[in-house]
Amino acid sequence: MDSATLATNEQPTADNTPGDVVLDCFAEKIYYGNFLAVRDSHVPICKNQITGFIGPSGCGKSTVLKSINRMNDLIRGFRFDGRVQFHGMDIYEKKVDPVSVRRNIGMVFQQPNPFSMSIYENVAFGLRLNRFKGNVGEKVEKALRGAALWNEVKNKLKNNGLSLSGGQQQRLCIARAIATEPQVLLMDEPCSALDPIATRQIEELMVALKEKYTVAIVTHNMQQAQRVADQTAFFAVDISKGGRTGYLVEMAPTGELFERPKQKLTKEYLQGEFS
Ligand SMILES: Nc1ncnc2c1ncn2[C@@H]1O[C@H](COP(=O)(O)OP(=O)(O)OP(=O)(O)O)[C@@H](O)[C@H]1O
Repeated sequence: MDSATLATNEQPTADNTPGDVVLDCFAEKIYYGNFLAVRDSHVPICKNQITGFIGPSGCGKSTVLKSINRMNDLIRGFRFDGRVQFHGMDIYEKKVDPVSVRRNIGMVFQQPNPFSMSIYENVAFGLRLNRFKGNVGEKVEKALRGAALWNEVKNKLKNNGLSLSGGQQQRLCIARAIATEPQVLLMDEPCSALDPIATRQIEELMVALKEKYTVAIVTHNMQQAQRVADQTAFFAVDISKGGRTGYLVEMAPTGELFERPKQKLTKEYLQGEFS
C-alpha cells in the first residue's frame, strides 16, 4: 500500500480472519482539550456487518465513531491516543492522508445535510472532488439506486436536493456517501430527525447496504439496534474520578448482548434503570 494512500477495493490483509475485522479501533484515550471524553475502548468492526453503538448520552458513541475516519481531526483540541487498524495500517500514522481515510470510510450525519445544489450534483460531488474521469451519470444513477432513491427522483434530477423530504434527503446523503464507493459507511444517528416511515426505509436500506459495505451506526434507539445491528457495542460514562469519561462496557453479537449481557451495567441499562 502506498504510504499516504489507502487504496480502494483492496481486501483486508492481516485482519481477514474468520471474524473478518475490517477496522479495528483501539481508543485508549480520546481528549477534547484537557477533557478525557473516552478511555479504554476496543471496537472491532466486521466486514459486511452492521455494528451498532448504544449507550447513554455523553458516553462517547459519536466521538468513537468519528475517530474511526478521522472526522474529529477537524475539531480544535481533539487528541486520539490509540490506533485504528485498517488494511494493516494505523490510520493515525503521520504518513496517512486523512482525506484518503475519509474517502474509504464515508460518513452520514444525524441531520440530513444535502448541499444546496441539484440532486444530481449532490451525488456527483464526491466524484468531481476525486476528479473521477469515467461516466458520472452512470455512477450517479448507481448510487441513487443503491440508496433506494432512484425511482423517486429519476425525473427530477435537476431539482434542488433541499426540495426533497427529510427521509429522501437522508437517502440522498447516503447516495452521496456511496457514490465514491467507500468500503465502510459510518452513520451517526441517521434516523433521529426522521419520522417512523422514513426511519423504517433507512433501516431497510442499511440492511441492504451491508451486502456491499461495512456499516457502523450510532443509535439512541435500542429497538433500532436490535432490528439492524449484527454486533452491538454498549458504552457507559465513568464518573468515579469526578470526570465524565465514556468507555466500552461490552460488545457482542446483538442477540447475545440484549438477551444475555455479561456485564451488570449492560443489564441495568437495557432494563431501563438508567438512561
Ligand atoms: N467538540 C467537542 N468539544 C468538547 N467536548 C466535546 C465535543 N464533542 C463532544 N464532546 C464531549 O465528549 C463527550 C462525549 O460526547 P459524544 O457526543 O461523543 O457522546 P454521545 O454518546 O455520542 O452522546 P449523545 O448520545 O448525547 O449524542 C461528552 O461529554 C461531550 O460533551
